[in-house]
Order: sequence, then structure tokens, then C-alpha cells
Amino acid sequence: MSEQQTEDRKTAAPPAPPTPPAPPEFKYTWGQHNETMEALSLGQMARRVPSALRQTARLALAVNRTAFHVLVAAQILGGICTAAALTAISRAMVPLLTGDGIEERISAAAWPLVVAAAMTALGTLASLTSGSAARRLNPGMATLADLAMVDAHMDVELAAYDAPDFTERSEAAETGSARSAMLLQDALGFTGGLIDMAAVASVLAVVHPVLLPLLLLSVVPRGLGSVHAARLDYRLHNQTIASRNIKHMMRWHLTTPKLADELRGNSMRPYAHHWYAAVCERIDSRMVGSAPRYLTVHLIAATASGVFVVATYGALAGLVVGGYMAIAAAGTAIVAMRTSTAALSQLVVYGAAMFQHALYLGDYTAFVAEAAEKSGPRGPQVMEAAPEKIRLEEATYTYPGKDTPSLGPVSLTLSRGEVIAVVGENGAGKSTLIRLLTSLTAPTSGVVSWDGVPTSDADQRSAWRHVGLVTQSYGYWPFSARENITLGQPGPRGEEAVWDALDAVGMREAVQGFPDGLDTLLARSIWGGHEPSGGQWQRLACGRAFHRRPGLLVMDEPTSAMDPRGEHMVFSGLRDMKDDRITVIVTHRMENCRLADRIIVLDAGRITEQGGYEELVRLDGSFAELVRLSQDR
Ligand SMILES: Nc1ncnc2c1ncn2[C@@H]1O[C@H](COP(=O)(O)OP(=O)(O)OP(=O)(O)O)[C@@H](O)[C@H]1O
Repeated sequence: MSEQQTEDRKTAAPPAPPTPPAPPEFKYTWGQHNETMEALSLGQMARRVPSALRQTARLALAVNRTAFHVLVAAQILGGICTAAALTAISRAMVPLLTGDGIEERISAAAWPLVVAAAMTALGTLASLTSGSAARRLNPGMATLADLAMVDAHMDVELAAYDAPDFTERSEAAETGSARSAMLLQDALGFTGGLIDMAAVASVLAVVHPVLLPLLLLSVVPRGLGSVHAARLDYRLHNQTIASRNIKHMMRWHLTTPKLADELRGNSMRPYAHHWYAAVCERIDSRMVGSAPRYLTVHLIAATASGVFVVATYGALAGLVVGGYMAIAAAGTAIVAMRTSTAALSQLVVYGAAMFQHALYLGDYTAFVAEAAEKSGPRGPQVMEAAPEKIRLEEATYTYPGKDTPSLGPVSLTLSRGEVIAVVGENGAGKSTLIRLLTSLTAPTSGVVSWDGVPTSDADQRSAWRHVGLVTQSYGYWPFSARENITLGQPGPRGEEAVWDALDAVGMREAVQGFPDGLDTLLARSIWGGHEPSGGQWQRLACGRAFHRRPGLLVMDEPTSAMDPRGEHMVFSGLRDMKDDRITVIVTHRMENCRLADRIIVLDAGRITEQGGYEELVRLDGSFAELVRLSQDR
């Protein structure tokens, strides 16, 4: 290469990268729910507020009955104080406005004014008491709703997780759950406003009957405006929920230390930033785009409300001038109407908030209720003992939303003492088969039975007690090293069994070297934690499966991240333990199949071959081809 060429290569600017494509438009797929919301009338929606109040009361009662009762009593007392203060003021008005001398006027009005002041002070005390009770109830209510969400996710059948709209519905329900932290404060504001309005209305009705409808008319436009704005909010929430969901997921990918190396090593930053910023921008533009609509709604509502307020004061003046109302009564009406303005704005602001909560809580309660429906035992049978035989008879599994089965029909029998290797190309159905064998899912047709008991008729949790499972993507649980082995289920042999499991995967020295041995927290991001290496995490995952000493041991690519020593230890361990259990290994490393008594070859969801290693190689079918490919380097 000439000197000139070398110089050119040094100075030539790299070609500008092509503009990355925009991220696809994400859709919220729970269409039926959207349609229901779109079709809902304002009246129907307003009727949701009582249900939100009921739900608030139920949650609060479940957290602390006494605090809830104190809160309700204080609220009612507050309303009584407002009414009593207003009545006392109306009593004071007559001598103040129509009495003779100044001294007589003041002395006649003194007692009613003292009562009004005392009632106002008592009302303030009542409001402080209810506020303090709410503060005691709030954290517990938020936790209760949060726990219900977490439990719903942990309990629900896997088939529900597989449904295409599960994530979006879960996200919508999360919003409802998060709102339970604000629920009580807003319910308090709403009911406080409602009680004060009722108190004012009762006083006004006595002063003059026409004032009441006029007052109510001034409320209606603002109320309708706020409710309409809340519906716009909910629509906006629905339009952006899929994008927000993906955004959160991507945010985790971009900020977790687990993917930091991959992101940097592959120069992903520019595209990742472009992608994330584009989704943020899409969400923002929807929100900004909706601002003029909100302004219009609130402007119309405020104008109409103002007209009614002016009309109310006009009517009051007309009644006094026309001699239909005493000046003292008009004075009371003005005080009452000023009180009602505060109560009214409280009612409208918190009413709209409660209405919004009601919409989101609807998502939350629907999600939790549906999850509960899909969480119960599949049937009454209890799998008391580990299976001697697992039998699949023409079993198939079709994922929700799919037309064709991903597995089956498959017929197969597995017996205790056997080691079975399952092989097949990517997407052949190996993980799906594992889910059926372990009763993680029930077949969509055909039968999977444990010692004659169909898994679709049995309590799945009773079956899982006999299962030890190492999945392809196992958890890096932020527990101590000990709990990473026991998973909070210590065996009768206690710590000795934990060390045995660690020995079986060659982790004794490593754990002894951790800062606090078995008590070391395995999470580097938490102070005092320690992060094992990728292969060590996989050894721990195998260790916990061994520790369970399960009747059905299933390992999906259990040694993919391990060094040869670790892999050798795991497979030796499997061989030593095999007599007391059914062992199933999914592997892409054909050499590992030599340990199996029987190899099952899956292709496009069907069993195409089965037999011993040598037998299948001699058969010269797809297994033999996979072996040849694995050796051809
Ligand atoms: N949750 C799901 N929802 C819909 N389809 C799924 C789901 N999980 C798997 N599938 C589909 O089922 C088929 C079988 O998948 P499965 O994970 O059982 O294959 P596998 O043999 O374990 O693949 P691999 O070797 O890549 O792990 C694939 O076509 C896959 O796309």
C-alpha cells in the first residue's frame, strides 16, 4: 500500500450511518375494553364513583377498621359543624342587620357568633382527625393493592401469561393499583365536599327554596366538564399504554448492568437512544396534542358555571329588592354561598379524581378478579406422591391466540429411574413439552397423566411440590446464597443438605469465598452484595434443583454457561441420583445425550424418533444428522 493510500485511509470520514427506522407503532390490544369505554355515557361513568368509594372503604376496612371508623365519624362531624356554624350565623344575622343600637345588636348576636366560632373550630379539629386517620390508612391500602397485583401474577395459570394482551392489561391494572395510594385522600376530599354541600344546601333550603336549585345549577357545568376531561384522560392513557409499556421495558434494557457490556460492545447506544427518544416523543406528542381539547372543555364548563353564579346573585338581589326575602336571610345566603363555593370546588376537583380512579380501579379489579379465576386448582385431585409414570396420550398444546398447536399430538410414557434427553431444532416444542410434563400447563387436547391422574384434573400446586426445574432463563434471585439453594424451603437436613447441593455443582469453595459465606446476598447492586459469574449462577440454579431432590427433575440446557468441570459434575450428579426420579434433560449438545437411557427427537411439535444414542445414530435419521452437524467444525 502506497503512503498516499495509507494517508487517505487515515483521513477519509466514515460514511454517515443510514437513518435508523422509526420504532413500530405499538397498539393496546385489549380492544373489547376500549370499545366499552368509548361507548360509556357520562351518566354511566358518573355512577362509577360510588363503586370507587365502596372499594376505598373495603380496602381501608381491611387495613385498619378503627382508623376507618374514626375517619368516617370525623367526616360526619365536620359536616354537622358546617351546618351548625351556618345556622348560628343565620341566627346572628337577624339582630346584627335589623337590631336597634350597636350594643344591643352585638349582645344579641354574641352567643350565636360564639357558637359559630366553636363549631368552626370543632370542624377544623374533625378535619385534622380524618386527615390523620387517612395518613395511617394510606400506606397499608397501597401495600394491599400492590400485594394483590404481585400475588395475581404469581398465581395465575401460565396460559393467561401467554395471552397476547396480558402485559398491557397488567400495565393498565398497575395504574389502578398505584392509584390506591391516592384513593383515600381523594375520597376524603370528595366526601368532605359532598357533606359540606349537603350542609349548605339544607341551610339554604330553609332560607329560601329558590336558592338551592340555582346553586346546584352552578355546580353542574363544572362537574360535567371535569368528568369529560377525565374521560379524555382515560382515552389518552389507553392510546399511549402500549408505547409506555414498551418504553418501560426498553428502559430496563438500557439501564441494567446485565446488558451494559452487550450495549457498549455492539455500539448500540446511538440506535438505542434514537429508539427510546422516538417512543418518548410519540407519547409526549399525544399528550401535548390533547391539551387544546382539555382547554376547550374547561373553558366551556367555567363559562357556563360563571353564568349560573351571576344568575344566583342576581336572583338573590331580585328577591331582596322585590321584598320576597329579608335582608338578614340574604346575608346568610351570601355566607352560605361562599362556603358552598369552597365545598363545590372541593367536590368537583375530588369528584373528577375519584371518577378517574374509578376507571383505573375498574382495570385493576377486573385484572385481579380474572387472575383469581385462572389461579385456582385445575381439579380436586391432589398429587400426594411423586410420579412413578408420566403418560402423554395424544396430548397437544396450542398457545393462546395461535391457530395451530406448537406441540403434538404426542404420545409418550416416562418411568421412574429413566433419564430422557429431549432434542430438536429451535422452536421444535421442547420447552412446551416440559411445561406439559411438569404440569406447568395443562394440554389443550389429549391427556397428560401422573400415575393415571390427568394433570388437567389435579391441583397443579400439589404436582409442583414434586418438581425440580432448571429453565433456560433462570432467575438471578437477590436472596442470600443459602436461600438461592433452598428457595426459602429448607429440607429436614438443613444446612448440610445445602452444602451437599453446592458440592454437587462444585460451588463449595466459591461460596466459602463469598464475603459472608452462605449468608452473602447475591446482588451486586445492593450494598454488601456479591455478584457470582454467569456460570456460577447456572451452577446455583442446578444446585437448587438437586437440593429439592424432586421426583421429577427437569433441566433445560442446564450447562450452557458452564465450564467442562461444572458440566461434568452436573451430569455425574444426575446419573447418581437417577434411580429415585424421572429425569428429563433438554440439550443441544448431542454428546450429553449419551448419558440418557432414551432420546426423544422433536420436530415441528411431533416426536419423529426415539431410542438410545447408538440406535438413533444407526437409524441415520434427523438425530444422526444433528450429531454429524455438531461434530462438523
Ligand atoms: N408464549 C408463547 N406464545 C406463543 N407461542 C409460543 C410461546 N412460547 C413458544 N411459542 C411457540 O411455540 C413453538 C415451540 O416453542 P418452544 O419454546 O417449545 O421451542 P423449543 O424447542 O424449546 O425451542 P428452543 O430450542 O429455541 O428453546 C415455537 O414456534 C414458538 O414460537
